[in-house]
Amino acid sequence: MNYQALPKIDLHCHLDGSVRPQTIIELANQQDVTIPSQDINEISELMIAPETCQNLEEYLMRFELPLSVMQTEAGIERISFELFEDAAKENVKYFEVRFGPQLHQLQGLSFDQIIGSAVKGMKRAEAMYDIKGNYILSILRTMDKGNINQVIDAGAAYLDHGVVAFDLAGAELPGFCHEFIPYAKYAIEKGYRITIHAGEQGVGQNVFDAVSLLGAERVGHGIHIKGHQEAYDLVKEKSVALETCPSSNIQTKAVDALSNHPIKDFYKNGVSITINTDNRTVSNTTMTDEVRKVMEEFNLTREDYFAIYKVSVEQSFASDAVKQALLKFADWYL
Ligand SMILES: O=c1[nH]cnc2c1ncn2[C@H]1C[C@H](O)[C@@H](CO)O1
Ligand SMILES: [Zn+2]
Repeated sequence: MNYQALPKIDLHCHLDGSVRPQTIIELANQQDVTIPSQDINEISELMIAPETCQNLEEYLMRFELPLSVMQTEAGIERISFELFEDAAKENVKYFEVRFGPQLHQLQGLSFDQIIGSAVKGMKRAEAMYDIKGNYILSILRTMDKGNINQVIDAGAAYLDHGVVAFDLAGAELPGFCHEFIPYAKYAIEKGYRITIHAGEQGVGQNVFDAVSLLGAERVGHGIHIKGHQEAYDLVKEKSVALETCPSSNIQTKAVDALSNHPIKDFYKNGVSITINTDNRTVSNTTMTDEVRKVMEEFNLTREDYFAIYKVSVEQSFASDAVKQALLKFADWYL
């Protein structure tokens, strides 16, 4: 099968985990930021998380270098444009990208400048390529909570103009959802859709909480509903989509091997699953690679692929018009 040619949808990809290594070098030189090397291979090596990662925390250490050149409007705009360009070139037709505005304030940018720059880069790519997109704003669970509502307020000006949803990301502790109830509520009141990283590091209860306490319509990863019956049943009953990211899950040791990933069992048992990249550079992957890996490992057919594609369309935070256009791609191919 020509995986590159298949129309694809990526609903879970982090901007700061998906920066071209060459761009890091060029932006660092333009911005006078000191980086450990000018050699593309060495920079790539520092950005890609190794298979020997022990856990999510070690994986998350790979974001420091890209974030160092994502503190200016021009830097954020360029990186956003390039990510959408890369995705368009591999036939991603709809792309939801997320990032944490709180991580881009080191040189004094306002949340409006940060979010506006990301949206601007996306719009530039949308005008040049056959791709549509939206941004999801991720709040870092481990950071100070004092400015969360400011992020929500700044992003609200872009709702329906490039921003669609609220997310919680970063290291996952058991029971984290309880602390974020007022913020999720505030985001919903403002008009945001909700997706939450949960059940990535062994805690199925977090998925149950993300849905029941925070109003999550989708869950980032969610693989540990396996072994937590209540979370499993709730996800199924409410058709909450799991944004699975197979390569990332192996690197963070959420699963020990692709063959043990529960994605196929979920799919066969009627849980809504989607296939996504998480971090194109840190996980050294593309949508083409993720789709290929899952289809080959689990012997999925073309019909299976498009069934999953249609779940991604339905569960996306795109407008109805964009969803209709995305469904047409599936009709052409089937
Ligand atoms: O897979 C992930 N789980 C939890 N947090 C993550 C993952 N990938 C990236 N992040 C964090 C690190 C980034 O700096 C942040 C915003 O994109 O989100
Ligand atoms: Zn993620």
